[in-house]
Amino acid sequence: MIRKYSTYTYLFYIPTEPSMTIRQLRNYIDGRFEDGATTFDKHSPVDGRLIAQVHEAGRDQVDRAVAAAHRALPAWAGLPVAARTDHLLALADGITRRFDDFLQAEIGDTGKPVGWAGKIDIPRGAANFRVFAELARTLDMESYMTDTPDGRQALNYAYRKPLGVVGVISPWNLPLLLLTWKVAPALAFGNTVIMKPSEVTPSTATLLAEVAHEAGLPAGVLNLAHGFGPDSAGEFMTTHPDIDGITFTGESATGAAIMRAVAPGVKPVSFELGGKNAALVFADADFEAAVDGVTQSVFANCGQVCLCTERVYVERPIYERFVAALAERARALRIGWPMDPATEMGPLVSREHREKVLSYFALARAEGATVVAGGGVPVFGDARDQGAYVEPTIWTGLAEDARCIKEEVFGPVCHVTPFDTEDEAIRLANDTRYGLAAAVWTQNLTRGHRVAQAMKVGLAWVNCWFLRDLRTPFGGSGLSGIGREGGRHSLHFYTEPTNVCIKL
Ligand SMILES: NC(=O)c1ccc[n+]([C@@H]2O[C@H](COP(=O)([O-])OP(=O)(O)OC[C@H]3O[C@@H](n4cnc5c(N)ncnc54)[C@H](O)[C@@H]3O)[C@@H](O)[C@H]2O)c1
Ligand SMILES: O=C/C=C/C=C(\O)C(=O)O
Repeated sequence: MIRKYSTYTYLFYIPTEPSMTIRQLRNYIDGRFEDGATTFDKHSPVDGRLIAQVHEAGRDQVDRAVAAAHRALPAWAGLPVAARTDHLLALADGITRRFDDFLQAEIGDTGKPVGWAGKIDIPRGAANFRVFAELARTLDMESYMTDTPDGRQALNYAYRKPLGVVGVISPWNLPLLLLTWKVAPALAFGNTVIMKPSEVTPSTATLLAEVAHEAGLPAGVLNLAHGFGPDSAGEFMTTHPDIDGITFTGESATGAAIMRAVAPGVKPVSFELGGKNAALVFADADFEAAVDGVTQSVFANCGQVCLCTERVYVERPIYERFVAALAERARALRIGWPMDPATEMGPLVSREHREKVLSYFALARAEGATVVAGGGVPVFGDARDQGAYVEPTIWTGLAEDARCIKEEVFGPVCHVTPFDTEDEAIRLANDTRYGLAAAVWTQNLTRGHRVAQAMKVGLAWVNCWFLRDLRTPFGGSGLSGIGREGGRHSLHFYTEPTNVCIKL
């Protein structure tokens, strides 16, 4: 029996007995849903039960998807911008109309709390289409009036054409958000797309294909190929001679593999990769705001956000007090059923990923960490013990060259280190091969600007975290990625400019 009650605009289901429906997740090629030659299982990270069979696309199906995308490209790119972006608004409307289906699917795949999926993942899935539809309609065109030696002038302008057929390969942590963060601008700027969601979280990509089909998106414009990376749909795409560009979000090592795969074709890539993000807490910070903010930036989505904080540096006068306050918040986090509105942290995305996170819990001990909070696996005494839950964890006492300080864990864990001077804090935060995000907590805004600018990252927040304006450049440097997306930065990746110069 499922007990449900409605609160505000959402229906909350607190499962007392799991639904036994095992969904069939199929590919979407040239406007038709297709089985794969083989299927693979998707299990719930909450209680381990089988929740879907996923149809793996074969190489022939990826080939047909690419061919269909090429056939659809001229008409799609040739649509008036208003007509093309109307299709994006229809996709946004479809996601909104099927909000609960997307909510259930995303939570079923990831185990993330309904409070997070209902406020972040699904709304951003629709918002990404709306924002890029608006942008495509309003972006200016780069042009210059050029003085010429004969005293007259020339007009120079950058005429932008779509890249062509774009491969979108996305990760499992914010599945719908990060898929649509790439699909929306690719479509808005006239490209056609093959999307390859993570094998770990295939459900909302399948729903997106359903919404596209229901909305009458022309066949071949948006295609879906389920599968894995190596020797599966991911690699079939990155090595495909007729895919014109790859936009990828995922691990840095995978980014390197994809770079090698596209190299023979010298194709453009947009990479949003891993991170080992720092938070700097100065003694003059609003203490409670900093504790709240760092609690959120460390433990949100069970620490499975590329922007999450895994290194916290605290000015020494408040260090002990801050560690104690953060540990108290970690221990108080409500770890529970994803559909319970009171749940603040769900499980990790899979048992396999939990093994990786637990290996770092063990490594930290071996490297000499003091485990201030957590460090293990919660025991519920119910079906959740078959899931992938871990305790929110805080370490101190590690040397800055420890592997747990240098390597991305991608779980609900951070290490806290004291510092004495601003220069030391900046040096410590920047001592990483990653370069994605940082957060600075201080009430001295002159220092806030100065320290944020000194961070070798793509995104630096001051007295906030994960506050997003979708027009801003998003991405990182070093092991955290290549390029930026967001606003006009997406235009620059998903289009090729021709500079036209006309003598007047
Ligand atoms: N910078 C960002 O914006 C951002 C956002 C989210 C996640 N991430 C990073 O992603 C990682 C977690 O996601 P993940 O585990 O899904 O990443 P992952 O690299 O394991 O997989 C990402 C996607 O790539 C595919 N893939 C894997 N190997 C491939 C190959 N050789 N060729 C083609 N495709 C391949 C996977 O099937 C999946 O769809 C973390 O490192 C996190 O930091 C970064
Ligand atoms: O896990 C990484 C989160 C990425 C978030 C975005 O790309 C975004 O907010 O647009």
